[in-house]
Amino acid sequence: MRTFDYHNVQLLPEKCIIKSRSETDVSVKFGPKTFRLPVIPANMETVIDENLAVWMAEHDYFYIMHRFYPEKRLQFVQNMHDKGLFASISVGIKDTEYKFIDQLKLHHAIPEYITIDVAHGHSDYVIKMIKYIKNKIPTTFLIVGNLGTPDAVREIENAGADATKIGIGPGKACITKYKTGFGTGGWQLSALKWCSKAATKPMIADGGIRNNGDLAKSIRFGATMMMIGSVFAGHVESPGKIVEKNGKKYKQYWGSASSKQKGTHHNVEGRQLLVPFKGSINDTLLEMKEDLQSSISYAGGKDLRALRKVNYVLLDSIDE
Ligand SMILES: NC(=O)C1=CN([C@@H]2O[C@H](COP(=O)(O)OP(=O)(O)OC[C@H]3O[C@@H](n4cnc5c(N)ncnc54)[C@H](OP(=O)(O)O)[C@@H]3O)[C@@H](O)[C@H]2O)C=CC1
Ligand SMILES: Nc1nc2c(ncn2[C@@H]2O[C@H](COP(=O)(O)O)[C@@H](O)[C@H]2O)c(=O)[nH]1
Repeated sequence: MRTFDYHNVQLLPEKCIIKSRSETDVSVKFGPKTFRLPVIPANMETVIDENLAVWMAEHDYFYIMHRFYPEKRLQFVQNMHDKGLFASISVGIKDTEYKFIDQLKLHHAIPEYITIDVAHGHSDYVIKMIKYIKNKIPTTFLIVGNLGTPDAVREIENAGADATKIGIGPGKACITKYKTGFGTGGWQLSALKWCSKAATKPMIADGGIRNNGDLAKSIRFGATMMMIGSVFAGHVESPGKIVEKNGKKYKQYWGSASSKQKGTHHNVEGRQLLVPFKGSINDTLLEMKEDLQSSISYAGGKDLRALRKVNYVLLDSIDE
């Protein structure tokens, strides 16, 4: 299979049919709601917290809260609902998580969205959790990841997932490919294309997005939404303090499977790094919107669907 990634694909323009980019619509329907942009801050401790989740929901952006303070999740769902906002949380697959699903049901705190978030989502134990959630709280829109093959997408969709999340190892804080030899790191975009052959439900492209143009490329190869970690980390609203180094400002960004997150040196597949401090996330979202509007214009359409059909070229070598 010829593989490629974000850096060696270029989309080809079609005739423009709009007078202004402001005419284009970058909104996306995902599950029960429609959102202003097809992007999601990664469900990582250095990317999203309760305050940012509230801000995102209030401004009609999608978010997925991380699962690293499991005891706070029930209260989080209740707080969001008390504010009239949607709740979107993550769960794992350990035995205690079944009790947590029972708790949600018992308290009538049914999140609009749940994401099963494990490194290797193509697993009997993930399928068991999908069936449990779908049986107990069937109205929740269930996202399942992470996957990297069409077989996985087919089996996880058939088990009951409403959407899948694609990407094993392409993330900036990821060391999975070095530690295990497995994954989609280095060919994430073509893995997405490959998975799209099996997908009948929405896919989230997760990991490896570095530039706003990568959003259009992800949609071209089958994604409905894009999950973004390092690019969304480092903002005023991002969790964590500003760190100064050699006169420059940064914030910390660490992998969810890093020793920092896990508190142990066992089964580490992530690292910790500093990302430049970037100002307000609102400005980044606005720039993403404008760039995506330009992408739609180049695609010769008026909304995100236009990006699905454009031609593309694969570059042999790139000058960067
Ligand atoms: N997108 C990606 O490429 C990756 C993402 N991550 C992120 O790191 C976080 C922690 O993930 P994860 O380690 O799955 O979480 P957990 O340890 O909470 O859950 C994984 C469960 O599956 C078992 N397991 C079996 N095989 C594997 C495997 N190959 N990798 C991991 N677990 C396995 C684990 O048991 P045991 O520990 O005893 O083996 C554990 O019970 C998540 O947020 C995840 O999204 C992590 C790595 C890659
Ligand atoms: N292999 C690992 N992947 C991880 C880890 N922590 C998070 N992630 C994945 O990365 C993306 C974000 O990628 P980015 O390129 O946008 O920064 C995130 O959504 C996870 O899927 C980890 O420790 N190891």
